[in-house]
Amino acid sequence: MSLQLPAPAKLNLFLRILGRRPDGYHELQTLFQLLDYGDTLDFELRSDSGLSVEAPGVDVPERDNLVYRAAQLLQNTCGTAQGAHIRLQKRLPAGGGIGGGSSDAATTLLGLNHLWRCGLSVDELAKLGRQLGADVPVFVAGHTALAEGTGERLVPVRTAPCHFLVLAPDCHVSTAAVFGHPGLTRDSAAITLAHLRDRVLDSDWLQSHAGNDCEPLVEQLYPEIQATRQWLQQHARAQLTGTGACVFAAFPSESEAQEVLEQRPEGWRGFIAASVNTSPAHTALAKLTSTSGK
Ligand SMILES: C[C@@](CO)(OP(=O)(O)O)[C@H](O)COP(=O)(O)OP(=O)(O)OC[C@H]1O[C@@H](n2ccc(N)nc2=O)[C@H](O)[C@@H]1O
Ligand SMILES: Nc1ncnc2c1ncn2[C@@H]1O[C@H](COP(=O)(O)OP(=O)(O)O)[C@@H](O)[C@H]1O
Repeated sequence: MSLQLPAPAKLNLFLRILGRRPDGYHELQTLFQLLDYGDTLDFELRSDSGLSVEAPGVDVPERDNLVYRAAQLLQNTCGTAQGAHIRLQKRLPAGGGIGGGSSDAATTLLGLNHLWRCGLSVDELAKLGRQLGADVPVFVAGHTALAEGTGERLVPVRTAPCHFLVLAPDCHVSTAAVFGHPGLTRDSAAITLAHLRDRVLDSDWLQSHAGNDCEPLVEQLYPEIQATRQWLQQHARAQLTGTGACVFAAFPSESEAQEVLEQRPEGWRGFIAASVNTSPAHTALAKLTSTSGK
């Protein structure tokens, strides 16, 4: 039996850092915008209980790959004797602040829960996902969402449709290094989010809440990120996502985003993605379960 599922990217449309907790983690408020662009995972049941991950282009040992770690965590939690071979087609730049590794882990939890018939709920899978990374729960939950805490308290929202141009400077930002830096701003005031549950956030709301507390520090540490954002800023309001390295801007249509992408300096990597409110991984799984009559 086999299964193919997408692992979408996310953008942080805003990111506020409220303070540092005694365990060293930071209290955040953010808006995770899911995209229709990402990696692809192929799952195949093995005849034994082994796990194997084929991930060309991913620069980590097999057992450190978040796909492998997610599969192992689910296998141990469910106590299943089934194994799997997983092929990861990587499109998302690693360490880009677009959640590639976290999304791969979330899609692995969702895919293997289905294939192995573990029967865990989305909430149970999201809790497991937290052990793998702060950004995993939102991808498991599968909805564009406001988030508080370290990303685990989610308030699902909808955003008006738009297209994002994402540029990926050729550098890798360590999330741990940014959060450990003494120069990081950590004192933003909290805003009230709970009343926004299931609301549509229009472009005025998004404009007035835009901003990323990591941006000044990251741009100081990585001048190439600042140069990329300043270039994009000539065309539309441009911002850092997560702890970087990617920067993005929103456009009303795909053709406007495409026009700017085509003007980028030679050698710069980038892509265009549409905003989505439901994760393409969930859409694909829902289709599977409806066609298999379950
Ligand atoms: C801040 C965000 C916003 O999306 O940045 P990006 O990773 O997307 O750039 C994420 O929540 C990151 O999530 P993720 O990349 O999964 O982080 P983790 O692996 O859990 O944590 C990496 C390290 O960053 C620090 N960390 C992370 C999240 C947080 N709220 N406070 C922290 O201090 C911790 O030192 C931790 O050891
Ligand atoms: N499947 C994977 N894809 C990408 N990176 C992975 C994966 N598994 C483990 N990693 C490690 O996680 C780090 C962060 O990856 P990623 O999630 O892409 O970044 P970010 O959190 O900035 O969006 C990578 O630099 C890499 O060392």
